[in-house]
Amino acid sequence: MDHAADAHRTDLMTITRYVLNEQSRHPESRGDFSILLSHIVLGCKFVCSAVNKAGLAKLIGLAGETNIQGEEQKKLDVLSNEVFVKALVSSGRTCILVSEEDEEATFVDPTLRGRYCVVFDPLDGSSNIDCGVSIGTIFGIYMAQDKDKASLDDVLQPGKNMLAAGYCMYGSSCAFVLSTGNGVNGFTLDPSLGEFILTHPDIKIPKKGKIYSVNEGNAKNWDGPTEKYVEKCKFPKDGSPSKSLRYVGSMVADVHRTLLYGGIFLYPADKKSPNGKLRVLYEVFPMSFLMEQAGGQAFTGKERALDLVPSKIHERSPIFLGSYDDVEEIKALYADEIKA
Ligand SMILES: O=P(O)(O)OC[C@H]1O[C@](O)(COP(=O)(O)O)[C@@H](O)[C@@H]1O
Ligand SMILES: [Mg+2]
Ligand SMILES: [Mg+2]
Repeated sequence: MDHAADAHRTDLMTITRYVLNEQSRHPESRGDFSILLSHIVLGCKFVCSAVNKAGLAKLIGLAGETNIQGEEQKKLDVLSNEVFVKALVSSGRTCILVSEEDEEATFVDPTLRGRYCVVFDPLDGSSNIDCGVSIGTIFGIYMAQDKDKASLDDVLQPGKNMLAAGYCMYGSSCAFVLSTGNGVNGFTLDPSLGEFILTHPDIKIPKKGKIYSVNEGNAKNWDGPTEKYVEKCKFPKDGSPSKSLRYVGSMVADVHRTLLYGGIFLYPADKKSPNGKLRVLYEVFPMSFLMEQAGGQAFTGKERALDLVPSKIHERSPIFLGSYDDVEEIKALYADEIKA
C-alpha cells in the first residue's frame, strides 16, 4: 500500500475516529466507553498477531487443561483469554468479566473498576486453529447498575439490554465488526498501518439469502422443524432454487459470511444436546444483536433470541439467525409444530 497517498485520503475512517465520532453524539459522555473499546481493539490486534504466527511460535496444539465446558483448551484459547482479561481489567472501565474459558465470572478489583460488564469468547472456533482456518473473538457489553455493588444479575440480562456487541475474525483478512446499537459497521485491519479501517459501513443483511449453514452431521438427532427446514433448503417445493450449504465450524466465520452474503446459520437443539451447543451470553447474544442491527432476525426455536433471560453464565441455547425472510420460515415451522 502507498502510505504517502494514504495520508492525503479524506475517506480514511479509522476505528479510533469512528468511536470518537460516536462518542460526540452523546455530549454527556465521559469517554469511558471509547476507552473500553480501544482496549478490546488492542486485545484483538494482539490475538490476531498471535494467530498469524501460531505455527511459527509453537502456539498450535493443546494447552493440557479442560475448561468448564468440558472442552480441551488449546494454547491459543488460554493465551487469548489472558490477553483479553488483561486488556479489559487494565482499561479501568470494567467491573465484571465473563469468559468462555473461566468457570466463574471475574469481579474486577474495586480500585480498577468501571461501569461496564464484558462477556466474551476469547477464541471462537478452536477446532480450526491447527489447520489455519478462520477463527475469532466475540464480545458483548452491558452496563452495571452500580459498579461498587456489581453482581451476576448485571450480566444475567436479556441480550436486548446489551449496549454493544461485536466480533473480530482472524481470517484471510482481520475483520472487526461492531454495533453500538446504531447499525453495524465493519473494519479491516491494515497490517502495515496497524489500524482498523472502516471498509463495510452500515452493513445490512440481504432480506433473503441463498446459503444455509449447519452441521449436517447432527441431522439424525434433529427435531421436526429443523429437519423440515433443511429439507426445504435442499428440495424447495415452490420452484425456487435450492440453497447452497456452507459450514466452516467457527461461528464467527459462519456468521460473518451470513451477515455479508445473506442466508441462515443454524445451531439447533438435538436429541443429544437439548439446549444446542452455543453459549447464550458470549456467542448467541452478541451475534443476535448484530443480526438485528443489520436488519436480520435471531430466533431460539421458542422466542426472539434477545428476549431470552439467562439464569447461568455458561447457559446454552439453540439458535437460528440470519436474513429476515429465511428466519421467518423457520419461525413458521416451529409455530406449526406448536399448533399440531
Ligand atoms: O463442531 P460443531 O459441533 O459443528 O460446532 C461448531 C461450533 O462450535 C464452536 O466452535 C464453539 O466455539 P469455541 O471454539 O469457542 O468453543 C462455534 O464456533 C461453532 O459454531
Ligand atoms: Mg465459540
Ligand atoms: Mg472459544
